[in-house]
Amino acid sequence: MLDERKFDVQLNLLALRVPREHCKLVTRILNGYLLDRPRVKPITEDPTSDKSRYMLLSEKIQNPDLSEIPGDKVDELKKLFEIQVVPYSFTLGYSYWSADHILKQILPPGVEVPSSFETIVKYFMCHIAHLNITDELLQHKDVIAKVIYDKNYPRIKTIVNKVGTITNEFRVPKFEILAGDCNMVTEVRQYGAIFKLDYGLVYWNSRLEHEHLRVISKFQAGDTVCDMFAGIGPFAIPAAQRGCKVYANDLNPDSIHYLKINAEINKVSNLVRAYNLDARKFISSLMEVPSSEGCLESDIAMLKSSEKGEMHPDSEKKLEDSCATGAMQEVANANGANLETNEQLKSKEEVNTATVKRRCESLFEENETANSASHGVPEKKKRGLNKRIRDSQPFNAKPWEHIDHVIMNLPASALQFLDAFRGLIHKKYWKGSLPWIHCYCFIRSNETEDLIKSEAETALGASIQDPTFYRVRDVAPNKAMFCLSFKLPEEACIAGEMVKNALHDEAI
Ligand SMILES: C[S@@+](CC[C@H](N)C(=O)[O-])C[C@H]1O[C@@H](n2cnc3c(N)ncnc32)[C@H](O)[C@@H]1O
Repeated sequence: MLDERKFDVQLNLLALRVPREHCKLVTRILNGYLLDRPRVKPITEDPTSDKSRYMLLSEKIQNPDLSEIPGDKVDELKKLFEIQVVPYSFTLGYSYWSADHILKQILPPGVEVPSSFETIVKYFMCHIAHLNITDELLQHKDVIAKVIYDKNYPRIKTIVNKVGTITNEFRVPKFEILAGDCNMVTEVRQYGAIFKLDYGLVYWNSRLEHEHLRVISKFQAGDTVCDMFAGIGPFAIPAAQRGCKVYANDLNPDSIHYLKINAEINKVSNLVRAYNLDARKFISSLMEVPSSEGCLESDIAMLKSSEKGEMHPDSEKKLEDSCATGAMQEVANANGANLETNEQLKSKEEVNTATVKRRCESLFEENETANSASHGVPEKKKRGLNKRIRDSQPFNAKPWEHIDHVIMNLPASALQFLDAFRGLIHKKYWKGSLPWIHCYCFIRSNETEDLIKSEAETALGASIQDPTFYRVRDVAPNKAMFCLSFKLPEEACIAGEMVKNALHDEAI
């Protein structure tokens, strides 16, 4: 229990009684000699007369004869009015002091005060502050939470603390609620998109905002993007907002539930297909070539799985959409996205991420401008095109024919999932160049990029040309998260049947 009176500090000051009309001038004359405390005004009501005010003198002025103030200033005052000095006392209480000031007094000397916390900024409803309380502070967790809650309410309505390390496959931390509301459903805003989520049920990390943006800035309107570990959609939704066709998958049914809500909220449902499967099964089903033209066998396979509870119910509607032909061809051709080299991809990223620094909120519009310019598509025309794609067209679902980008953000094990690409692509049906893979991983200080590359190559069963490693963030003193990007090597993915055909062709 926190005794708030413990923080009371009584200030015994002197005040000048000043006629109201002279207050402004006296403020100027006594510059440096008036009370200077944050959030406390040095002018207050005179309880004896409404014709004058009290001007509170600095704590360093203790003599009622004002001998601590230079004589010329006092003379100036005397010319204006008859000087009257009165004692003035008041208390700075718990509500006055900052969380940092209070916690420094409560916590044992020498411990680090947890003044910074990851804030989940709620857009409309509650706000959540996520604390990571260290072992040495655990015994003080309740008082820490109370102070942070008191000092940030109503901006923050729930204070949670992460308990233990994350062990579950959905990468969702366990939280204990330390103060405030138990409701963990919240909304966050990233680069103009809104994401609804239950912080207790799905993965979310506000620190990845820049990374989501960096990767998405490589995409063009009309690109087909496949997100194997999509979470609630921080890659998928903004990619769709750029006009990409997105296949988004996550094993956590709650993530997919919110991903669909987020596609709705951000008005991109027509460009996002959501799947609730294991990533390997997802990518292999997606790339299955249909037995008959016009209908997607993989969707049928997934629909069958959904009957076994593996897929979210509203996929049926998506299946109908998938059988309708969309008019995306034109957009894809206009972008010429299949011809990029790693260098080109990198320079596009630099152009686009620089834009973020200027104005994050309107990021996408600005990036569209940069991309339009680089591809010779007039900006207005391109925006109109994106809007049309977003607003109306279901996309032509033929992922076995072409995918531009695959995102694999499960750093602890995504590299191992690369084996899913072995023999995946049926070259007979594939159009254009092979997809870019953006695969996340951790690299420890005793590991090298070459080691990671060879791990990826072993999983793929092929060698990777010109990989790029982007350092996303440090997650521990000796461990950093990286994004490994590369073009899927051809020998990793040609389906056996195609290799046979190719050999046959050669023989002829
Ligand atoms: C690190 S989170 C990334 C989420 C999101 N892409 C982001 O950037 O915030 C990894 C996600 O992979 C999902 N996941 C874990 N194992 C999976 C698997 N075998 N197949 C598909 N998704 C999986 C988790 O549920 C989690 O949402």
